[in-house]
Amino acid sequence: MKIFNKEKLKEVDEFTIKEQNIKSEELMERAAVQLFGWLKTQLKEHQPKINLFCGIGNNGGDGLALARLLLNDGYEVEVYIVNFSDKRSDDFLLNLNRLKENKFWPEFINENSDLPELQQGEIVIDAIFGIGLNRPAEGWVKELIQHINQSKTYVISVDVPSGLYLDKAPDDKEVIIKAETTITFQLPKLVFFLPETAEFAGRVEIADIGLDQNFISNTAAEASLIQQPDAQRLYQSRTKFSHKGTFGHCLVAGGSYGKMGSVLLATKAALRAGAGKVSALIPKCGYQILQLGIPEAMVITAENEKHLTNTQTDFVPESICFGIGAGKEEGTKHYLEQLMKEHGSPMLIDADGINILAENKDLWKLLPEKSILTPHPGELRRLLGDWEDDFDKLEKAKRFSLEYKVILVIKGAYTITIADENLYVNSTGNPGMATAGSGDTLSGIISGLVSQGYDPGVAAVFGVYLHGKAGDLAAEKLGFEALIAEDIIQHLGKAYKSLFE
Ligand SMILES: NC(=O)C1=CN([C@@H]2O[C@H](COP(=O)(O)OP(=O)(O)OC[C@H]3O[C@@H](n4cnc5c(N)ncnc54)[C@H](OP(=O)(O)O)[C@@H]3O)[C@@H](O)[C@H]2O)[C@@H](O)CC1
Ligand SMILES: [K+]
Repeated sequence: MKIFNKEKLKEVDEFTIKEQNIKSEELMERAAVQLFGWLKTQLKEHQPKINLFCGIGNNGGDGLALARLLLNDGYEVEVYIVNFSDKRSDDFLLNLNRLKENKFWPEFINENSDLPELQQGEIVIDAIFGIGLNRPAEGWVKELIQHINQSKTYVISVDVPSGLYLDKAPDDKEVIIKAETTITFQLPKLVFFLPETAEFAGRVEIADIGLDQNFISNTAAEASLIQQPDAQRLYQSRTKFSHKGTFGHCLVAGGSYGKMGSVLLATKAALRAGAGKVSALIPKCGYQILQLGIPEAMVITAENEKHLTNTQTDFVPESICFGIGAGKEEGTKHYLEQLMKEHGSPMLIDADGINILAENKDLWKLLPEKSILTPHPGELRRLLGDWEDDFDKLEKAKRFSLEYKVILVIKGAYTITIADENLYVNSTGNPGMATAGSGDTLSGIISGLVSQGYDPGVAAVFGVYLHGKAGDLAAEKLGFEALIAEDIIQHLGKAYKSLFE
């Protein structure tokens, strides 16, 4: 699903109005109908008091149209107009008049008003600012936002949590509504998925308001949200006549004394992801661990007892996963250098592989084109240096990806993959996956996909989705706390099957 920026969101609205020959108020009515339908479904027979806070632009207009639908259906509704300006939009005014025609008079609040009382168990609908926000809220509007955030109500934001910019980092986090749920119109917004701002949106619901599909399909987006239908399209089916050679040979090179479990996990994950054959290449001390831990894999040992050193293999792997649990010994660095020079095709580099690269910038030019780097935030910082905010981070990461022609998988609650200047935001995964070895399984999965012939960019996006989905399925059974990396591997098969359910 595409993620548009503010300008494109406005364009799709305008295009839809023209193409469908409708008035803008019609689009607003569709938005309100979607909001109403969602609320009614969630509330069932409950009738909590609903406090609607409406700004004076079209976001406020959405709120007023919703108020009319709720009142007509018998809900207890209080409507507050947050009267921060006299530049009211036409559709706001139209919906204000419709409310008055229904004999309902909202309460206008301004700098002289008392802050409304909000009780636990009530609902707040936040329709103060939408995508039209262009500066931080100030004075009494800021106080009102803080008052709503401090209340014990359930807060639902219309389109965007009020106060959150779509295209830049917040300058003051105290002036943003912290929603439990955000119901956004048709297209998700990037800020809902970035580490510094995701908390404001809470759970994100996407409401279809019939925006023009052709416009959406034909307009380039710099970011996409990867959900089940998108992942399904990436899947490559197998024929009856395939054999293990068809799915490639994956080499997992890593491990050091005390960190052999990581290689074991990645090796298992590569096999479960569907690699035809997997060889683990490890220092000598890991031989028995690997052979006993995963009989389906082959094991090659380096000369050294405790860390990886230059080692030749008698086969050419279709994919290489380098670096997990590897440490940063000089010999290990030389081995990475040798691999990058000799192995012309893309490699996945993770963990200490990334740390070695961060400390040896002279190696960057050796990175095979389309290699995949899978840093967690700490590793990314070591690689790129500091960043000011999430937008700055993404810019720096994009530049790095472009300059070295590599794919970056930025791990987080919503992992973002950068490939060919595009951002792919993953939608699967859960807090239970913040557990030791989770990243090793991800590297194994992606490498297993590359060995089967998936293009590295596709393997990264698809692998991240599958990894998160396997984690979600595991968490359904085990809960967050008890989930360990092995459970993610155990649920990979179900994650594949869920693509078609
Ligand atoms: N277009 C469509 O067809 C559809 C749109 N829809 C809905 O419209 C929403 C966008 O509406 P919108 O463009 O009217 O802007 P909105 O967010 O309501 O802000 C209002 C005005 O506030 C002002 N302002 C900004 N920052 C400020 C600040 N800090 N403090 C004080 N004032 C500030 C600023 O005006 P300014 O004062 O800068 O001239 C701005 O114009 C969108 O999110 C969705 O909910 C849906 O109905 C579907 C169909
Ligand atoms: K809002």
